Amino acid sequence: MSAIDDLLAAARSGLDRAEPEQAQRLQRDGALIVDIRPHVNRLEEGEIPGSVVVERIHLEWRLAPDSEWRLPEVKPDSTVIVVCNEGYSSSLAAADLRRLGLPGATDLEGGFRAWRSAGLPIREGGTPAVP
Ligand SMILES: O=S(=O)([O-])[S-]
Repeated sequence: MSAIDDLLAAARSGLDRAEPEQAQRLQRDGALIVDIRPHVNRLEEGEIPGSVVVERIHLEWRLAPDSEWRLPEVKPDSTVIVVCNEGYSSSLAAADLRRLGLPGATDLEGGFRAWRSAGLPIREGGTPAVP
């Protein structure tokens, strides 16, 4: 196993990852879906309705419950589902968020592309990231 495989396995060992339909149910129950994909992917492939776009470089500051720059909707008990293209970098990001005091952080298994393959709703892409 490579170092990144080890890192990914360690990150996922602490996550209760959500499959697409489950993520949709969690969203209906109030979970926040956070899209960290690059703009070009979102523009070309679309986005999950109701998701919030956060640049990967800003993620920890926008989501850590004790950060003065956090999104107002983020609380220590929030359920947050991080979404990337295929569900790799989102696992690392979600593990970071858990370490920062967000135990309800997880990620979307298979990423946006699994959501799309499941036939779930998609909105037009290219939404500006939260500042
Ligand atoms: O976006 S990705 O990390 O799944 S390639």
